[in-house]
Amino acid sequence: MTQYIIELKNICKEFEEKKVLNDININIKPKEFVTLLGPSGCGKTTTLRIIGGFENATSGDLYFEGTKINNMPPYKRQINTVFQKYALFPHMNVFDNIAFGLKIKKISKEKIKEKVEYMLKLVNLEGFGKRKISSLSGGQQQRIAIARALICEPKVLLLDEPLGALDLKLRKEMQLELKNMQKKLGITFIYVTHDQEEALTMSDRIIVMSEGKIQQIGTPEDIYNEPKNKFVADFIGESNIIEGIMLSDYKVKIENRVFECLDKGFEKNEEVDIVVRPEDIQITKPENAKIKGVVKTVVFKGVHYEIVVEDEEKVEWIIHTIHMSKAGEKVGLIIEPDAIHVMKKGV
Ligand SMILES: Nc1ncnc2c1ncn2[C@@H]1O[C@H](COP(=O)(O)OP(=O)(O)OP(=O)(O)O)[C@@H](O)[C@H]1O
Repeated sequence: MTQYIIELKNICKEFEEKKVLNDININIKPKEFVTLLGPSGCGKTTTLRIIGGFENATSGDLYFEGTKINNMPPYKRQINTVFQKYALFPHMNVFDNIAFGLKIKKISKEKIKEKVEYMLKLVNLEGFGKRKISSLSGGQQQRIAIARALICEPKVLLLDEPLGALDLKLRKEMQLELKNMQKKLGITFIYVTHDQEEALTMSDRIIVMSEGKIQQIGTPEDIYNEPKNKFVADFIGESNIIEGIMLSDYKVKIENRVFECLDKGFEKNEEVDIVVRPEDIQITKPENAKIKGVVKTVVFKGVHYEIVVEDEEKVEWIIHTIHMSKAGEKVGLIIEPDAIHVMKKGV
């Protein structure tokens, strides 16, 4: 018996001879919240549609609890989907929309009523049963779509940018609600988004994709703190990404200066990419630091200032700090060894 609920093995997909998925391998455990994250067109939705059975892979295999389900029709899979467009039935009220899947299964009226009421409670819409779909806000409609997808108790729920149409505040509220719901029900969620913050907030694991390939799979902390390459570092959060040369273990050269770092295992003099997060650079007086530079711009971002400093070697550093500076001010920068993360080039 496999420990995985969903396994994708060497999945490739071509549309009109254009390869949109290239050797995708993913293992998902029961009750996991896994997010497919990447820019538009990278193949997230296609991957989800293959899992849901709405699309067939050109090659490779899909397993559900250890059984190959490549050719199983969607309705036979214990997998349900929530799309960005709610796809509710406008002529039915809320109750009938949620009850739809159960009515098809010819379940008794009392049981249906009990289950719909449980679902309405779960999505925080108790008492909304008789309301028309058109009288609901976008957020409420999406809650109904989620209730409808969950009522038949699928083992896996696929969610394709389900919060994409909502405003930022509501989206943040719904992110937490969805996460709580997933924990409470113990259902595996596979979630698609291009929003890195959403992925970091909600997921147990994130799968970062670009151009039909997986770039990295890991926990939000792994992906943020240990990005595998320049693409992941750039896509997840704001970063300083600089080229350098790994002189030896724990020593990296950036534009004529040698920095201590915690990385090892590179070839001697290997060309590398280096990422330093803006919140990991400290600003001090020029005389207190090895790196000296001049503040070029200061932008207030609400919780911090974003400052750009050009150092003596013409390297520009983006820095997030709560301390105010002025353009033209001479400053020193402190970058501790654990703030420097060295990555292989072109992985
Ligand atoms: N039915 C189709 N026929 C032809 N090409 C398609 C089809 N569906 C998707 N594609 C192409 O496959 C690629 C991947 O698309 P997909 O929708 O999976 O990306 P995505 O990462 O989900 O993007 P988005 O965030 O914009 O939805 C794109 O280049 C897209 O144009």
